[in-house]
Amino acid sequence: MDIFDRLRQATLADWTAYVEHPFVRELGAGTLPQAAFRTYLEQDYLFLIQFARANALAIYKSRTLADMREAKGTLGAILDDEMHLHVRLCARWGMTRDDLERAAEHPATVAYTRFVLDCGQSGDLLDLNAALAPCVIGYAEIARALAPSLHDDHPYREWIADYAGEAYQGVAARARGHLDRLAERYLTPARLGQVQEIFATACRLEADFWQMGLDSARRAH
Ligand SMILES: Cc1ncc(C[n+]2csc(CCO)c2C)c(N)n1
Repeated sequence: MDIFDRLRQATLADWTAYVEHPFVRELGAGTLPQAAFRTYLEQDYLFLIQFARANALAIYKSRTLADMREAKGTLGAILDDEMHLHVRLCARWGMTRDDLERAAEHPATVAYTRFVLDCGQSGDLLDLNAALAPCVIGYAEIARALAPSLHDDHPYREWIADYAGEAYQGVAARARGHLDRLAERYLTPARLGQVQEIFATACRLEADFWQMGLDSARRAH
């Protein structure tokens, strides 16, 4: 069992509420209201900007070149791949880059991203990566679970296919391996409870992020 499995086991209720959130189920079934997906995409643009900062912080918090390269890899993936993909996906859903730039951060976006940044600022690289893990590894698991239900005219096909694709699955597997090596170096029995709490909180904030999308669609009707 690697550290990720141990953290998931210890926080299973929070983990499950995140990866099996009604937003995820409806996304997979193709029944998610479009307004919910649009709000999610808009806020995710703002989320990704802060997530890039969190990975820049991980470079700063690194004490070895190898750790710096890991964080640089994720930062590059966000700046060079994920962000472009995201803007293209938003364009297909009728949102321009200007629309995205003008959007205000929702409290759920602020809460999640600043929590992650604070874990990194007040803690070490293990704390920061424990806060990042539900995001990076969770999306890979969610998309893999949804991929079998894909069909040609599925409305959320691109989103699912991107995260279920080999490139992203590789990014997540790498992040998982890195988290395990960080735990070998930094995790002590005395720290385990705190690291679990960080992981669990990040899962709850991911679930709140999904809920924000659903709530916006409810308001729109
Ligand atoms: C709320 C939210 N949580 C997780 C992700 C997924 N994600 C963000 S950055 C990154 C790694 C770099 O490619 C991944 C997988 C997201 N987009 N939005």
